[in-house]
Amino acid sequence: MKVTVIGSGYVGLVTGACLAQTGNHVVCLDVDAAKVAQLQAGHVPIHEPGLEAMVRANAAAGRLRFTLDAADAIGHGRILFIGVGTPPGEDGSADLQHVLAAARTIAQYLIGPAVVVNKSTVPVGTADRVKAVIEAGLAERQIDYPVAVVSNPEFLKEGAAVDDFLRPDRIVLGSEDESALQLMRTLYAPFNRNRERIQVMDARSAELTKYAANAMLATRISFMNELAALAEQVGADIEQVRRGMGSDERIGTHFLYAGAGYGGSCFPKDVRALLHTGREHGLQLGVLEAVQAANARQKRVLVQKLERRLGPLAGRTIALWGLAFKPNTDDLREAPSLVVIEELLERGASVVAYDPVAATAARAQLHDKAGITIVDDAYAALDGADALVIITEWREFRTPDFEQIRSRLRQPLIIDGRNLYEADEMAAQGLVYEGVGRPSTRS
Ligand SMILES: NC(=O)c1ccc[n+]([C@@H]2O[C@H](COP(=O)([O-])OP(=O)(O)OC[C@H]3O[C@@H](n4cnc5c(N)ncnc54)[C@H](O)[C@@H]3O)[C@@H](O)[C@H]2O)c1
Ligand SMILES: O=c1ccn([C@@H]2O[C@H](COP(=O)(O)OP(=O)(O)O[C@H]3O[C@H](CO)[C@@H](O)[C@H](O)[C@H]3O)[C@@H](O)[C@H]2O)c(=O)[nH]1
Repeated sequence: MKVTVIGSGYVGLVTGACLAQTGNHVVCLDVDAAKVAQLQAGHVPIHEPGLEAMVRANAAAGRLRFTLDAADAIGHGRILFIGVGTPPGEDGSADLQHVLAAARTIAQYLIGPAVVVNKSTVPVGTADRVKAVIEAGLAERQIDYPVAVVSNPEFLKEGAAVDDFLRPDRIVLGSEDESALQLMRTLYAPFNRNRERIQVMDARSAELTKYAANAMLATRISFMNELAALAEQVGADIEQVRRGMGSDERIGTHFLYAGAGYGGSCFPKDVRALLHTGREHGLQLGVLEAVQAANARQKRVLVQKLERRLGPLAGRTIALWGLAFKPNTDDLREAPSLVVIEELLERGASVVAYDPVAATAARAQLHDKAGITIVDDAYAALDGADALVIITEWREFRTPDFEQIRSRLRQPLIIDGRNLYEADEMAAQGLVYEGVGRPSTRS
C-alpha cells in the first residue's frame, strides 16, 4: 500500500520504517530540514535500537523515503498517518498546533480519497477536529474527496520502539467507517499476532484509552514510590514487597519499580493533559493529581538522601551515572537527572556526570550551566567525588568494578535511584549504600 507519514520523530519514523518493512511504500514528511537531510543520508537522529538498520534497508529497497515537500508526500499516500508532537501547553493541555497544521497540509495537497490515521496522543474529540479542518480545507479548494479519520494511538516505548511496533500488545483503531477500518486491518495484518491484537472502538474511546493507559502506568509507579518511602520508615524492603505483590496475577509484575520518579516525553505530559481534560469537564481527578505530586517529590528524593548522609552539599562534588530518562535512549525529556542536577547546582554542589548514550544530547542541553561536567568514562566521573548517584539503570551499571568505585570516590557512598545492588554485598565491598525503599548499609 502507499502510505504517507507526517512527522519523522520517535513515532513517525518507527511507523514509517516498520510499515516499509512489511512491503508498503512509505513517504515520510517533516518540516525540520536538518532532520530530513540526515534521514535522507541514512542517519537516524535518535538512539533507538534497530531503527537505523531498518531505515537504511528499506530506503535502499526503494520502499522508504523522506521529504520536506508536502505536495509530494500528501500526493503519495492513500493512507496518511499523523505522528507529530503534542507538547504540553502552559495550562497543561496538549498543544494541538502541529496536529492541526498537519491536517491543514493534508487538505491543501490531497489529490484523492484518503484515510487519515492519527497516531499522536491527543485529547478526546481531536479526530472530529482533524476531520473538520480537512473538510474545511477541501471545501475551500472546492473539492469533495471522501476522507475518513481513524484514531490509532501509539503505545511504543522508547528504547524498545521497533520491537513494540512489530509486536504490539494491541492495535487500537477508533472509527466507525467500515471501509477505512478494513483498509487498516489489511495494513496491520502483519502485526496482528494470532489475529487477536486489533481492537476496534469509537474514536473518542480510542483517544481516551491512550491517556488511560499512560495514567495507569504512572499511577503504579507513584504508588510504588510512595510505598518505598513507607518501607524505609518501617524497615521493609520494597523489592521484596514488589515481588510479593506482582505475583498476584491481578496486579502483575510490570511497572512496579520504585525509583527516581518517572520521566520521558509521555507520562508527565499525558498525566497533565488528562488532568486538564478533567478540569475542562468540571471533574477533579484526585487520584491523578496525587500521582503527579508524588512524582514531583520523588525526583527530589535522591538529593535529600545525599543531604542526610553528607550534610550541606555546598562545595561537594557529586558523580552521576545516567542522564537519559531511561536506558536505551538518548532522550532527556523530563528526565529525573535534570531535576537532580538542578537541585545539586542550586545547593552549590558541582556535578560530574556520565551517560553511555545521552552525553551528546546532555552537553547540548546543559552547556550553559556552570558547575556540571559531562565525561566519557564512567569511572573518571568518580575521581574526587563525595558520592556516586545512579539515576538511569543502564546495563553497564549493573555489574561495575566496585573496587574502582571505592578507590576513586573521596567517600565510598552510593545513592542508587534504581535499586541495582544489595546493601549487604555493598557493605562487603566497603561501600556505604542506599537505594530507594530498601535496607541500607549501616554507616
Ligand atoms: N515518543 C514516544 O515514545 C511516543 C510513544 C507513543 C506516542 N507518542 C506520541 O506521539 C506524538 C509524537 O511524539 P514523538 O515523540 O514522535 O515526537 P517528536 O518530537 O520526536 O517528533 C515529532 C516530529 O513531527 C515533526 N512535525 C511537527 N509539525 C509538523 C508538520 N506540521 N508537518 C510535518 N512534520 C511536523 C517535527 O519536526 C518532529 O520531527 C506525540 O503526541 C506523543 O505524545 C510518543
Ligand atoms: O516500574 C517502572 C517503570 C518505569 N519507570 C519510569 O517511567 C518512565 C517511563 O518509562 P517507559 O514507560 O518505559 O518509557 P516511555 O518511552 O516513556 O513509554 C511510555 O510512554 C509512551 C508514550 O506515550 C507509551 O507509548 C508507552 O506505552 C509508555 O510505556 C521512565 O522514567 C522510567 O524510568 C519507573 O520508574 N518504574
